[in-house]
Amino acid sequence: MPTSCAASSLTSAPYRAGWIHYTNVAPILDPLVLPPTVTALTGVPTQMNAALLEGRVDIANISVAEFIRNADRLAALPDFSVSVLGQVYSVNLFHTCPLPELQRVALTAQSATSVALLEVLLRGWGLSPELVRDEGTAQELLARGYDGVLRIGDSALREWYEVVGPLGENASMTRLPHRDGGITVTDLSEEWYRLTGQPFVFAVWAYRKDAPPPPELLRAMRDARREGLGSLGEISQRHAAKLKLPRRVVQHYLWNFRYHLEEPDRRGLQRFAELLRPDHAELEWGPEITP
Ligand SMILES: C=C(O[C@@H]1C=C(C(=O)O)C=C[C@H]1O)C(=O)O
Repeated sequence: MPTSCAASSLTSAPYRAGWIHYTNVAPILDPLVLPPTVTALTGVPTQMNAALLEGRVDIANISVAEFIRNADRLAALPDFSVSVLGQVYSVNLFHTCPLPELQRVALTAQSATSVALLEVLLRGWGLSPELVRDEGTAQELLARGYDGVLRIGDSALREWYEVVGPLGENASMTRLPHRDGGITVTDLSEEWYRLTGQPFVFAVWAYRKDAPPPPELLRAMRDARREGLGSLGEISQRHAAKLKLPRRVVQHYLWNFRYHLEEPDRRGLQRFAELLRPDHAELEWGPEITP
């Protein structure tokens, strides 16, 4: 629990955080007790990306694609990420025809990274369907005439379960059918793994280089993550009720993430940066702060 509150920081402006509050960051954000020197607001990835880049917040868990594109002015915490090796379950292309036949794909306006990942994958597959920003559930958008729909976050997880569920008590989450009722779900992180054999990093905690985070915030975040990963059962229970999904599905979803930006994650991220923007500025990690 953070207690530090130096007299000097009480008189200065608060440090401002912006959190993407999808369920996949619940193990870090739910137990987080913000130090009194820090304020926070929440939103979807594209909102938090803009808030950081426009200077309305000082740190945010942003889309890694924006971190790469703005590597000249952003640095990232060296030990925090939302990464996955293989299936992620919540970054999904829902489609009604085989991938090579895709004509028109709707892209959620909430995402930067997953849109960029889809573009990289399409290029790799030699496909170039029309890509249109449009909002709605996968079912709604498919009914409106798109033959592919990219969805992310909690709603993508729920819509994935609508396609593959209900699952028996002992069903393996890693060997699920990806197709039902004429809809196929292609998991983009799984496709990245097929292509590269590497983890995919969706988000990092980035800050503007002129506004590094105070050590008390890092301490609070590390405490929160330790506590959250130690109580995944309770966190999953709470979010399963909100998402109206079985608890074991949410628990598997959460323990499948890699939250520490370890060496394999960084290598995957570097690979993605080269594919996304070969001329990107060098990615910069904040110093290993040991509060
Ligand atoms: C895995 C996910 O990652 C998110 C996807 C993002 C994006 O596509 O821009 C941004 C932040 C991540 O937390 C997800 O929300 O499903």
